[in-house]
Amino acid sequence: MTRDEWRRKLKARRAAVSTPDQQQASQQVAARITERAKHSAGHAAIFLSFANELNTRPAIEALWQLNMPTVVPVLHPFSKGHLLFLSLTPDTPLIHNRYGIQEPPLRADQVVPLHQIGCLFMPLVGFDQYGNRLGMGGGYYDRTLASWQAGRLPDLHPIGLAYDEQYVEHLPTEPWDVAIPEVITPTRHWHFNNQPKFS
Ligand SMILES: Nc1nc2c(c(=O)[nH]1)N(C=O)[C@@H](CNc1ccc(C(=O)N[C@@H](CCC(=O)O)C(=O)O)cc1)CN2
Ligand SMILES: Nc1ncnc2c1ncn2[C@@H]1O[C@H](COP(=O)(O)OP(=O)(O)OP(=O)(O)O)[C@@H](O)[C@H]1O
Repeated sequence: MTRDEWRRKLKARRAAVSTPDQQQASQQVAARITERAKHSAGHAAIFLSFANELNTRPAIEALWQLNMPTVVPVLHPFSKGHLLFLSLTPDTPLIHNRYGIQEPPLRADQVVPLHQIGCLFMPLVGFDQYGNRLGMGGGYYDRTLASWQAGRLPDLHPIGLAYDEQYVEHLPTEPWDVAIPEVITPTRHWHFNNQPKFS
């Protein structure tokens, strides 16, 4: 199957999760996220869910309860395909971006640079046994992870968030894909041995 065929198949699988299962999954993942975030310094980067993504609201509220500084992605206003990360507090207003995803309005004083982020919790459509990640197809997180992969963000910990149903044994990859070291699902915390090594 091609990447587009996998994307379609896995989106359909995600859309088929029942409402009670969605609610249970978002609570289970929230507990795993806070547990993981406690062990990393820096801001926790997460995302505001849309469509049939695993609901990150319970996790965001749990991070706030623990007073952990939290940021979410905002589409870069002119650097196409790139993300900025902006602070999110209970008082942050939200607008919809061009994909209909909620984001804070752009404000320079709210931007948090990647070197201040510890855990980077990322959306995904699918992941495999090597930590390969299939996203929505915009390449946004691949671009974000390029400097991490090059060794320039040693304190960043990329972690995918997904339903268990988004696992497949083997996904086709492209040269720009960045495999991720961890994925959290409602029932598991996966660790993959794919970290680039630098001497
Ligand atoms: N919640 C969330 N925020 C996120 C991402 C994400 O995957 N999830 N992104 C991760 O990169 C970035 C946005 N990336 C996106 C890339 C493509 C499409 C997209 O193609 N949308 C289609 C409709 C989607 C569908 O049919 O399911 C469209 O606009 O027509 C959406 C978001 C940044 N923020
Ligand atoms: N580091 C990069 N530099 C330049 N272009 C890139 C980079 N990473 C990805 N791209 C481009 O982005 C496009 C989409 O990539 P891909 O299909 O892997 O997205 P994705 O990982 O599914 O999406 P996302 O990361 O937004 O969730 C590709 O056409 C690719 O050329």
